[in-house]
Amino acid sequence: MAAEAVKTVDGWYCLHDMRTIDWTSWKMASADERNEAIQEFKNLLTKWEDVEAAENGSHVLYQVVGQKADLMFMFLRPTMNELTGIETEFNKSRFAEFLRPAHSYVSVVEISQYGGNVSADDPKIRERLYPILPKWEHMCFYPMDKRRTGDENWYALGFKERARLLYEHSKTGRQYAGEVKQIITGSFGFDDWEWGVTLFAHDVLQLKKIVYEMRFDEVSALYGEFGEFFVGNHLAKDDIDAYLQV
Ligand code: VOV
Repeated sequence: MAAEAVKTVDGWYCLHDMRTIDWTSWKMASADERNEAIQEFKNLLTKWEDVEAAENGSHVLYQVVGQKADLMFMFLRPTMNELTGIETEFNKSRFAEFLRPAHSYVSVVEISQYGGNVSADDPKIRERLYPILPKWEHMCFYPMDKRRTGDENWYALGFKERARLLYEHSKTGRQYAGEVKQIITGSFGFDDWEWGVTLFAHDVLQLKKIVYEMRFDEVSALYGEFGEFFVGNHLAKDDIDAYLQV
């Protein structure tokens, strides 16, 4: 008999957008061109801040460590169309002329109902489905799958067993309350992996500790498959001028 799919409640749509700066062409641009590009970019950030203040979405910007990208945006919006709207507007901006695509990931904020029925009317649940993203010092993003090979097939496990495994998982997670904030987004049908995992921390070492510790949770040890990791440092709007100074 087929195992039963868990019901999920889904919130805002999510785009992770990573870009690499073409520093050579940035340096070749005139000071005026650079200033205009920066100003226009900051205006866009202000516009997105207004959306966030009205609680119609949220966003963050991080500086990626390492060569996978330079900038990592995460956008949350009520519709997929608004995500393409953001992308298109940004791509048309002057600053984007100096950026190369590095990576992107499309998903939707998700809560699965393993622990019983979850109501989108519950204010606590609403806060998780429509989160205002924390502007903590560090962020980490990676996609993941649940394994489906041989005896380790998550999708052939019964509901109760999956609920038990995730309950154990949540106990590990709760030990990091206040240290690590997680946003789990589902990406079945949207992108190449099944979930996106976004973690925020004040202390970057807590990111390593939680991911390492969870490797030993039965659910991650037996069923977790992981994609590429991106880690970054928060980039505030007020620090953009200094960052782009050449
Ligand atoms: C920061 C702490 C933390 C906490 C408290 C936490 C709790 C919980 C709860 C209560 C639940 C179940 C209900 C729901 O909310 O969906 C989940 C669910 C999930 N998690 Fe989690 N998780 C955390 C953190 C956390 C991390 C660090 C990871 C990555 C795992 C790793 O090995 O790298 C993760 C993954 C997931 C996933 C992919 C799901 C969905 C599984 C599915 O099959 O649907 N998660 N998670």
